[in-house]
Amino acid sequence: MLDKNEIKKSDQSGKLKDTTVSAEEIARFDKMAEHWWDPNGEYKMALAFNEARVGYFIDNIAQHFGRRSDVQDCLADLRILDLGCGGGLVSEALAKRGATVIGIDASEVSVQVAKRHAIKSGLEIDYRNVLARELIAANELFDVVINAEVIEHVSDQKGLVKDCAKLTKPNGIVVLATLNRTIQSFFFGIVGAEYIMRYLPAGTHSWGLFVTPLELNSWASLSRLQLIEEKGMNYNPFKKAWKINNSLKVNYVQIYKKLTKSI
Ligand SMILES: C[S@@+](CC[C@H](N)C(=O)[O-])C[C@H]1O[C@@H](n2cnc3c(N)ncnc32)[C@H](O)[C@@H]1O
Repeated sequence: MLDKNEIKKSDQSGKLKDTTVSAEEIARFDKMAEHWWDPNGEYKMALAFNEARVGYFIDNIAQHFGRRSDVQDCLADLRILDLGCGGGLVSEALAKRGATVIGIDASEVSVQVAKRHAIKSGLEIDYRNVLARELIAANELFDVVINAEVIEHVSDQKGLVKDCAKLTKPNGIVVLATLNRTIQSFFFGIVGAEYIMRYLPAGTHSWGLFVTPLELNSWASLSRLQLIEEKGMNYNPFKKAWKINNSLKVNYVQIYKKLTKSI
């Protein structure tokens, strides 16, 4: 289990042992963690959002490994890392389709919530309160690494992308989902979602930490990741549903193939 004081101390001294983790952000996620699965709680929008994005993740993962996503167990035998798993929204959806899922998160409370919920769902998921560096040190490798809505919460974003690549087997895939740094993401992603519609707790996002698709792609390329495809997501408030689309202006997902072993 992670030592919170260690994170805090190294954060304050500016000599982060792991620059991908911010003590302030993790404290906020710890505080909100009990709401991950609450359909009427602070993260209620995340549940609808999750439905649309995991469908897209599963289609792409299945296709990449030559499987049909309309087959229930299409992810069987694939070892998937959900890096920054939160309450396990993505992890559970993948486990239901047969994947062997390891979910890691810097927020200890989120990991506890995720573990409890997996038991309720009757799913076996290996949740751990560790950082990516521990898996790298243990030479762990995955067929798929998913990093969903985490990059916009860390300061060393390039370092996090590099960690994702290091943890992926050659020819495996990395799924990166985040928010673009545009005028639209400021108005829809922050002002609208957090302060007007209250879809997310106020203060969830800092616009300055949003990442453009080009930036993400340049960091990924440095880690020998090749872009396979990218899509955006938008919300229809009348249908109360999220949809995958071609606009990368607010939320978007990039899917990469790991080219070689050495980075
Ligand atoms: C917005 S939540 C996304 C949760 C989940 N991926 C999802 O989409 O439902 C961001 C999560 O990333 C975690 N996190 C932030 N920095 C991290 C790091 N360096 N390593 C592991 N987890 C991290 C937070 O604790 C939080 O649970």
